[in-house]
Amino acid sequence: MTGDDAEELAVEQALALVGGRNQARDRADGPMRGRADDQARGRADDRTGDQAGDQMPHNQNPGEPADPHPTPYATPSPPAPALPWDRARTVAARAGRSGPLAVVRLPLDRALGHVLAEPLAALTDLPSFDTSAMDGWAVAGPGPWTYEEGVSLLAGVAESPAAARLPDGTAVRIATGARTPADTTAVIRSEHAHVDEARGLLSTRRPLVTGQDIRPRGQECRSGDQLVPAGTVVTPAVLGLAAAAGYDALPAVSRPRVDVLVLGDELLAAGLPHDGLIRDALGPMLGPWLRALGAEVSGPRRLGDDSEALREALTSSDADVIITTGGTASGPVDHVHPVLAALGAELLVDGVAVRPGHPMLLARLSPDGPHLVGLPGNPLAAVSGLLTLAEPLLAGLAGRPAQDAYRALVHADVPGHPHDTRLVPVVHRAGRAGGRDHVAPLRYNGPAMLRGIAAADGLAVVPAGGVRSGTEVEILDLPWAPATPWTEGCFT
Ligand SMILES: Nc1nc2c(c(=O)[nH]1)N[C@H]1C(S)=C(S)[C@@H](COP(=O)(O)OP(=O)(O)OC[C@H]3O[C@@H](n4cnc5c(N)ncnc54)[C@H](O)[C@@H]3O)O[C@H]1N2
Ligand code: MOO
Repeated sequence: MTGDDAEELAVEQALALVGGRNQARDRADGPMRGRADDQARGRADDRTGDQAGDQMPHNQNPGEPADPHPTPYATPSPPAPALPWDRARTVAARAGRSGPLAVVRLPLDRALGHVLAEPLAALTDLPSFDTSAMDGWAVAGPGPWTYEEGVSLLAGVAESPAAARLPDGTAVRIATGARTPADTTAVIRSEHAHVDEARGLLSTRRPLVTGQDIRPRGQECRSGDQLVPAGTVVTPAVLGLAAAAGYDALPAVSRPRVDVLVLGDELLAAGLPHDGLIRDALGPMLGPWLRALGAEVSGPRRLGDDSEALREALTSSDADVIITTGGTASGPVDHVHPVLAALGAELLVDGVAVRPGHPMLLARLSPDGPHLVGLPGNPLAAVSGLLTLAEPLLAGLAGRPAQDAYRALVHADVPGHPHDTRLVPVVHRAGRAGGRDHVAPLRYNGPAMLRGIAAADGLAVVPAGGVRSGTEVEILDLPWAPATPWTEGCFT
């Protein structure tokens, strides 16, 4: 175990202590959200690297983009408290929706995963003609029916005289998908038909219902009907529907372009950690994660702790969103705030009351310029920032709604931070033996750890003070498949 890990576990224990005390008191007094006793809170704050979070030298936190007098960096003012977690998500979502959507027409084979910029209106009736649903016989009027030997109506075969009309008392062989002749009463499936070849007569073994096994023109939609609304993500099924409805290309919202800038002189791009240097865990993680959120991602670019390189990268970027990692706090080489200040950026969110990840920030470099999401360097804190700020921002820019947190039962007591929201990696589990489906919190959820989140399929949003086993918490899903078999090793 590294020193960091030991420290994180100490943090967990301190948090658990606070939670435990709360629980003990709350069992007598009521809900777990109650104030932790001062002594416990003080100690937890020291150990959690809560680092007296409220005293962190934040710049001001001007609030929402809609604010008519946004406060630029340069204006001195007292530090503002960190934004509540759900409010930060709302601000980020609003920032993403603040401009017009960039719309492109994409051929079907390039549209997968994009968001529809307009409703998908049918360009044709579906089906576009009355169609046989079965292989068998098209018949007109009551039976038995005469038929012409050797004549068949096939799918996709251009009009034949036999398809034109079907006089009463006659039948014609027909294949699934073929156009039914005008005046067809019904289709008889081949297995329900009796053919008397000697007499040249067809009869049915089942009662005949008018219209049976005919798909009438327009059964699924009429030309112009809205098939799916704007904002729908183009899935393989939507591609199929669009093709069926006559589309060769789709009006789609351009994917937001994201530059990823990884800060930190201590980071290695390959090999084993050595001499105080560590592997960059965020560069390899963020690109695929952001792509899963619908972005087009370049990089990562590793800039070290070089304020001039950061400034140059920010001013030369033509991306819609720049994501930085590390350098958000107030250490000697934490350059994000000073560089944003020098550029006159507008801070939309400067610190969020969430653990891990509280130094995360959202800024706009200029009124028409890119947004910047500053993710803290601790890897799980970066994930927290990704889901709190980047996900709703990108959803807005891509024209889709931000992920809705939903509620699920949690299967264990989850200690809370004394006054901030906690995001805790969880895995969904099916209820066994009549039990209900629930989520189980995972261990190794310290700010510097990725072991828990790597086994998770969601993050539980744990309110200040924690929650007891059996209560409901909000869940944010991670954009990939359920947990792997070795998840068990991470359970608390
Ligand atoms: N005086 C205070 N110090 C700190 C506070 C605070 O409130 N007051 N908050 C702490 C918290 S919480 C966090 S989170 C970090 C955020 O710091 P930065 O965003 O400036 O990140 P760094 O200092 O650059 O790095 C923090 C930590 O993470 C490691 N790291 C950075 N990048 C990566 C990467 N790409 N892959 C893996 N690990 C990475 C880095 O080596 C550090 O260990 O600030 C605290 N300090
Ligand atoms: O706890 Mo920090 O907030 O690791 O991100």
